[in-house]
Amino acid sequence: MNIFGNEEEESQVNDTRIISNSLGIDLGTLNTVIAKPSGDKFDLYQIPSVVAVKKDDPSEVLAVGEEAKKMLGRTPEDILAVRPLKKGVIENVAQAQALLIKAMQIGIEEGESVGRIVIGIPGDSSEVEKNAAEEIGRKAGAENILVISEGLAAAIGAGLPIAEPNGTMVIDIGAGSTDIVIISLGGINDIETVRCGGDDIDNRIVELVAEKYNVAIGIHDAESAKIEVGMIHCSEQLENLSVEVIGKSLETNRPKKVVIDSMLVADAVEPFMQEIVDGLNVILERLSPELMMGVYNNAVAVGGSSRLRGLKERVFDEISIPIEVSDDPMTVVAKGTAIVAAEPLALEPEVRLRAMK
Ligand SMILES: Nc1ncnc2c1ncn2[C@@H]1O[C@H](COP(=O)(O)OP(=O)(O)OP(=O)(O)O)[C@@H](O)[C@H]1O
Repeated sequence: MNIFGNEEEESQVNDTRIISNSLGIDLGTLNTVIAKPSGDKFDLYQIPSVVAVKKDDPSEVLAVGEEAKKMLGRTPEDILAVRPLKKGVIENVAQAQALLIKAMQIGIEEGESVGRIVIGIPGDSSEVEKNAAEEIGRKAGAENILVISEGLAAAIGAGLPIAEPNGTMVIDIGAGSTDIVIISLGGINDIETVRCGGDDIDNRIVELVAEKYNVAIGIHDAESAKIEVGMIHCSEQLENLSVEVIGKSLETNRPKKVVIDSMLVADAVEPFMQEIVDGLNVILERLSPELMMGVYNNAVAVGGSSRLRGLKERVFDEISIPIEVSDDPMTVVAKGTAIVAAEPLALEPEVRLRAMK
């Protein structure tokens, strides 16, 4: 089968497959990012990780990406708009496959050959989860498929010196999960995954607003407020910003205006930040002294949630390691996978095995 589902094209794909038509895909909980190498740059595309399916047969996919996202919360009774990944993990194979096919259609024009496809998945994924990711890739038409850890991909995309023996650290805070990865000699030395991310913050904002104001707000409004005024408690005095949101009064069922400020968002982030700090402490406890200097000099935060103000200060307060926040935190994993896809030697076999640890 090829990505366009035509047998004639399939043989063409197999005969003429070239590495230049390769794609890197970050199959995320909230967003799927596609990076296609183009000279020394990348063409980048992003689609929401949402599919619309029939309620009575969730394997029957009706729409994918933007079109499906528009249906969230507004679908007729017989249609469901769902996310195929939960907390970074493929929850429904048929739906994830539909998402991947869409991603490949976006990155590779109809009739073009399919080169190597590299998919980033959370670093602590089980063998079963890795096999599922490979399987959906193959079923989507990519025979030359490689699954690598998102943390390693992020380090490659961020241009960190991954081949050095000194060690680097990547903290990837996404929508559904957070990976803390130590890399040295081109492979993963250690990894700790915390199964929470921006989605948990949004849910907690909704809960806090209900507790504080007796008002129910929508999850998307909570996310927008977080993006606009969000911060993390830290030793630095950061500006307390605020934004107005209209919700539904739980007393009167009427519209009611509430103010969400940075302090409320920081309170919502706190339990989740504690889990990240626990993860950092665990990984530092295991870190060999030989890698400490490299990690101290090369630590980077990626993923959309790394944009929260105060992250870098809070991490330093907690573990005395300075971190850089990537300036393209939401596309860096896809860029890293695209580099590996286009460059066959980006990961030598034994390094690749470790990358897939
Ligand atoms: N400026 C911002 N401030 C805070 N959070 C943000 C900001 N921009 C995006 N986010 C959050 O980042 C998350 C999306 O990040 P990203 O695209 O890296 O996740 P993902 O790859 O879909 O998830 P995962 O890696 O967990 O599978 C969402 O929770 C979003 O609300």
